[in-house]
Amino acid sequence: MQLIVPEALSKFWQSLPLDKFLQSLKPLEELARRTTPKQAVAALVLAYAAHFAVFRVIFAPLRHIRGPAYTRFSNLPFISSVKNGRQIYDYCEARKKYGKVARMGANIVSVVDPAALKIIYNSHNFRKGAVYDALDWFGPNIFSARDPEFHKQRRRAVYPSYSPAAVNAMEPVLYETGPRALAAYIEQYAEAGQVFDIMQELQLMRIDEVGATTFGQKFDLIHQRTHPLLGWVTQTLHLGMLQMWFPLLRRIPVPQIFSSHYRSRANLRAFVVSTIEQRRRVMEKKRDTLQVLLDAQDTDGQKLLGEQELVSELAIQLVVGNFPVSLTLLWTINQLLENPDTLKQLMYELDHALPDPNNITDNKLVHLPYLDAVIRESMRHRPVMAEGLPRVVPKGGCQISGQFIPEGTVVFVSAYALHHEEELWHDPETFRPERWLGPAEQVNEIKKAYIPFSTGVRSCAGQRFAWMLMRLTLATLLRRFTFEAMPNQNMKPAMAVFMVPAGGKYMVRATKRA
Ligand code: HEM
Repeated sequence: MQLIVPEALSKFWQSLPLDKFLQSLKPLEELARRTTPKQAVAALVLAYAAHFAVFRVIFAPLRHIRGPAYTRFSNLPFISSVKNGRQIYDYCEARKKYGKVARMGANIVSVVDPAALKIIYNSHNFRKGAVYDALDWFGPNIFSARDPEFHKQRRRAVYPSYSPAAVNAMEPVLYETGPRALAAYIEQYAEAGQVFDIMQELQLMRIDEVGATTFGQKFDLIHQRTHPLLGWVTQTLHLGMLQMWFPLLRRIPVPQIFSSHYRSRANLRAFVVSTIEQRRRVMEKKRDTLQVLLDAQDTDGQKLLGEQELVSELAIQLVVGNFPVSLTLLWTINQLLENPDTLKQLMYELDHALPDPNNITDNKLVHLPYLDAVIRESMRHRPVMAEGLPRVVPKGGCQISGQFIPEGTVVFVSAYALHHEEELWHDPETFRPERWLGPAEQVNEIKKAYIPFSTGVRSCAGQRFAWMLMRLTLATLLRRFTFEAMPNQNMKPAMAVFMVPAGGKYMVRATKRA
């Protein structure tokens, strides 16, 4: 036996056509001899690219999901579309061409189907995607949290600041700092007959409101027009985005290159820390978010938020409830000015409900059906958080709208694409508040495809707040002024994190009402 095996092996070995094989390699040997190192490197790169492409196209887990051809190779075209602010149109086009589920990148899928909302957003199974790291400025917070347990714990501390009692308590200070101050400022434009950018005014007003209701401070941007905080927040946001795209920057900071960004982040932190310290020193308790967070305790009397957590939660308030409100107001005013009959009807309702334009409270507005329908329709037609909010498919994958989506895929339903879906909405491109005033069953049906505040376990915590702010501001402005939009403005929606007009402003003239 010992002899037979080597003998058989040797016979087998001799029977192999090795000489022929070596002969066939001669041309390659010749090629290698003539190849320069540069050519060799290029060949290697090409071979890798070919292997990569073949892998992506033939073996990619998402190969069965239809989408534009480029999506098979890379996420880069998707990133470029986001950078140019046109992704919402890409989602709509992909829906028309490829169906409810369409591939937008190598591992990115857009879904335009109300039935998918429950699956993606109703539980913590689908966690927020890596893009939220951009908002982890001073550690994770209620908005950016990806871990469900962490989110639940943070919710206990932060949600009381959005409760009906907290929102009602803040109404007087909100009204004074926000709509009333803005109306007084616009009066000066009206008296001078001066055209102004109402987008900017609404933004400044909203930051003043955040100053008063979150930090208990008077920023007074409406009059001062600027505050260093604006630059600090913008640069901190940019730094967060850089760190999201290049995670190594989180571990190895390079203050030499991004010095002003790091300085802005340090300044923002110092501002929040000193605000907390000042508040701890004064005995009087205010009714603002800072106080709610300072007082937040667990059932056993332990503080729920330490110093670092407080800083993280307070700083993010400068973005989260800020731009969405001012931009929704902007789009609502824009749609009203483009639809004079709707504006007339709303003014009629407001004039009757509010005989005294100086005495406006939310309880006089909360039951006005047309005001409600106008704001609701504005958030359908121009949902400012129009982007699909990305979630990661959990282990084992899932079935969405009849398609299997493998684990690790980033999926989302874009509010813009869903709100403009022809199969769900009658005449979706038209701004028509009346669609919200139809029979209850009809309204309940369209609500299933309505997600301006998202839906499920991570939907907007500040909805009540937002509604109150929007009602008070619209009612105050429309009771006091008539507005006229300047012609030829570029109001096409574009995405810059939020939905903004492509022209970047909205110039109007105000006239004081008698
Ligand atoms: C019209 C105004 C607003 C709109 C359209 C809006 C929309 C949204 C949306 C779509 C989300 C989900 C984000 C995601 O999943 O990535 C969200 C979350 C959130 N919003 Fe709003 N928002 C508005 C106003 C506000 C205001 C005024 C506040 C605070 C005062 C606020 C606080 C929050 C918070 C804390 C979250 C995170 C909730 C969580 O993850 O548990 N929002 N908002």
